[in-house]
Amino acid sequence: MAIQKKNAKARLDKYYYLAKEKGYRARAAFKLIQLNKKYSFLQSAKCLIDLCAAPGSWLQVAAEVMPAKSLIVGVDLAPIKPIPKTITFQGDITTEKCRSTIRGYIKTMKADAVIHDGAPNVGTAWVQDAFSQNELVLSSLKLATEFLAPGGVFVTKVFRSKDSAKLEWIFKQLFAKVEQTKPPSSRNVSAETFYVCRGYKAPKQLDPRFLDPKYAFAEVEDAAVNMEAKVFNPEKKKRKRDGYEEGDWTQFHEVPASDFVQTQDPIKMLGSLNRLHFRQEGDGDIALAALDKLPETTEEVRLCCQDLKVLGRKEFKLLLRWRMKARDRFGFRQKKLTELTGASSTATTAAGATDDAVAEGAAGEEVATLTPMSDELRLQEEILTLQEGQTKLKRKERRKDNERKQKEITRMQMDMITPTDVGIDAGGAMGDEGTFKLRDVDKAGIARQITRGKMYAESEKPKVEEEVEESEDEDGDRLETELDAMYEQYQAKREDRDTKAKAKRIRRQTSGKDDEEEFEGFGKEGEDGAETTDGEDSDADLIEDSDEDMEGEDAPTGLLNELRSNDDGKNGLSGRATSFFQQDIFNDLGVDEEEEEDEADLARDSGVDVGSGESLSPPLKPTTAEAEESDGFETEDEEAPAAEDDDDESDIEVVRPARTEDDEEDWTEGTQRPEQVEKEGRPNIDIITAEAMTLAHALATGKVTKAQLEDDAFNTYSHRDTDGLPEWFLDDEGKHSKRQRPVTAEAAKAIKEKMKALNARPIKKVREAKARKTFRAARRLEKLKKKSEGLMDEEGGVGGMSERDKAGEIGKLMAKAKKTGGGKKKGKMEVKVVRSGGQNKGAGRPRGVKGKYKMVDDRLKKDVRGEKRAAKRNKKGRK
Ligand SMILES: C[S@@+](CC[C@H](N)C(=O)[O-])C[C@H]1O[C@@H](n2cnc3c(N)ncnc32)[C@H](O)[C@@H]1O
Repeated sequence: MAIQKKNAKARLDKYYYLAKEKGYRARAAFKLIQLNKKYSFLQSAKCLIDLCAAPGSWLQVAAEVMPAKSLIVGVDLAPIKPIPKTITFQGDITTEKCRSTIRGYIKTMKADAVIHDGAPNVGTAWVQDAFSQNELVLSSLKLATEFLAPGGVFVTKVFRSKDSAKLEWIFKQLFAKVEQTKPPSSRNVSAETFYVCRGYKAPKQLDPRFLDPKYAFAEVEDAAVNMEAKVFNPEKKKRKRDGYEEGDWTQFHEVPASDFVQTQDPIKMLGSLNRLHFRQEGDGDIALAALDKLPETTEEVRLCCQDLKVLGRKEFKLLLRWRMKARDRFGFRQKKLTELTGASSTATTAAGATDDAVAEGAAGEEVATLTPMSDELRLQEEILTLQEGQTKLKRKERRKDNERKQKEITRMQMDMITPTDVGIDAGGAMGDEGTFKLRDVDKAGIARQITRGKMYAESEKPKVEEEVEESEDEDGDRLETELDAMYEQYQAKREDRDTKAKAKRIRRQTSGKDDEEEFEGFGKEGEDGAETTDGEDSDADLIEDSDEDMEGEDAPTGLLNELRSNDDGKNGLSGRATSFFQQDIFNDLGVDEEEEEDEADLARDSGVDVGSGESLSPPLKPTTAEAEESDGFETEDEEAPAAEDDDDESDIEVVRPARTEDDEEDWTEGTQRPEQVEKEGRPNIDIITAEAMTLAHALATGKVTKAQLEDDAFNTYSHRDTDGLPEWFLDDEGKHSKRQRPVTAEAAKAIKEKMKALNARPIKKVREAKARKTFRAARRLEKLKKKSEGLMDEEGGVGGMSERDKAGEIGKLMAKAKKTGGGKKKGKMEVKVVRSGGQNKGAGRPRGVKGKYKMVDDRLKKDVRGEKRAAKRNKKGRK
């Protein structure tokens, strides 16, 4: 039971939650959404039949995506709650009644799509389930053949089994294009797969046995193997799942090469044999000897004949050409040609065929029997193939382009390309003709954004790509956007319910901001290390300067100019080296705080206003407050100073690489964040996870050093390429793709002890209650003290209190205080005893009685009293 519950929970994945959020009745909705995203069959459909539609999530999707006023009919064994814009009814798709009901609804119309997601409600044995499922598929196909329009689409779920190949064969006879797919929302553990069959051939007549499970599954078994496909796509090897033929133990087949030359079906031979040999057995073989001596029988041909199973397309062609030449030599082709004069015109080449093998077909010799297909359908099929090829090509190009750009941006961000490379001597993508041609950047007016170092280029570029993508793959994008929006809504709702999720989001946003600040690729920084917020001024200056310096078209502007000026070199360094040392990482080095202070003092002494930014050598880093005050300077990450303090004063250094989800989790579960832990100037680190404790142990015992820890922090997960990935995906992935940190037995034990101690502590509520109690007791004592002091001070004498009376009074007060000492004890609820009978006869509360009451009858009362009296008497008698 427990296991079942656990599994049930594991099944509630993101699609389940998304379906809930979006209001779909089942997570299956996403299967149809994803199938439609890939094959786009719903957008243009005017009439759709959903077989096995309950509870109706596919119907919901169809109603959303299909054009308004489309006809959507859904049927299932189970009742389906009404769905707007759809017609639903209860029925068994294997029955005639269901067929006629559908006919009644769609009248003379033809359906553009028939979709089927049926699963038999059995759940006995897997084999039986799969068989029933296949039967159901055949039933749905039967309905599809009746209701589908020519060129229509049939989508069905099939459980992978030994019969699924047979089903596929049947689909291929009826549809121009058949594809098997498994949408991402279909669980990997499930054997279900989907067939999308497009271009319904609409044959005029169909043998009913074709769709009869009894015949269909048996007949296809012996279907001819497509040797042509086997020969021309030799790399597609299929496993032999049906077992081997009786007696064929070695599975090795060879024939004399002369047989191959003489055969009418060379392709079949090449597909089924292992070797063609030139061995002369017995009295010898004249044909084989002649063939062996032919000049066309080259070493290469012999080598190919050795092992047909390892040959590729090229080698098969070579053998076929060799065979043709040999046949020419032996006069076979001449003979055939004369025999078949006139007949060749009927066997005109199979449309569009270019291969040599088919060219042979033109000679009337070996024509592969193809399923007859109307011109229109063939055209349709060709268009489909062409369209698909084109889309694939475009997608590939786009992906390559994006990857290249992304790499360049990443390299820029990581300062792997120095500004010099970009601006002056870089060629290719960065050069004059490249994506990052600086002159264009300046013309486009975004130079100042780039010089500010915010890497706006990253968001600008994809925008252009997005536009292109939008027009090409609008539906896909829309779906992605919708999913993202849905996920955001879901997150927002979750945050409302769960404050932890909210805190996580805020932290992520903050860290996102940090990241942005961290990647200051080309930041034009103020000389004191703070970033210039008022970038306009500086940029404007840059552009103006360049205008003055350079004239004419070729004059580099803005960014170019600045980079060149950087190139001049300082402190005797080359331009390249200067650029390199201008990176943020070197900002902290070289000048320590003392030096800074000295220099500031020097500046002050010399009468220069340090704060105005005109100092000789201003401090490299202003304090946060200073940075905030100084006009025109943006504050660095406010957390930074706290983190630095940590570095200085604690042994346990908090390493802060680019934060990953992993780290976020660690912060929540393990150590506290550095900015929260300052207590009396010292880090107040509470280690509560075994991982953190292991790390702390290792650091304390010197097993690892800070530097190693830093190195370690940059791992596979720290710089993952997450651009363009939807947030829900990242969230989901973040839960699992994290680094497994080692845990030692001692650390685990230490944490266990710590937790034990923590658990032993009373909870806050109890502690508070105890404190309140003590406080009240103290107050009472104070009162008592005051009263007794008053009594003691009272004058004795006539009419006054004697010392004895005073002592008595104080004693009474003490007793009273003692009585009330335990707090206000709730007086025992009084239970009223009511005599039954009389006006209190019958059930219900007796009149005039409030609160708890007990009904007693006279007899019982007397009996109880009698018992008590008897007990008393007995007691006395014993004494
Ligand atoms: C996986 S559910 C379909 C889910 C549906 N596509 C959706 O999106 O909500 C499978 C359905 O097949 C139905 N089914 C099984 N055998 C059937 C039959 N012979 N005729 C009609 N429906 C059948 C079951 O009642 C079940 O509701």
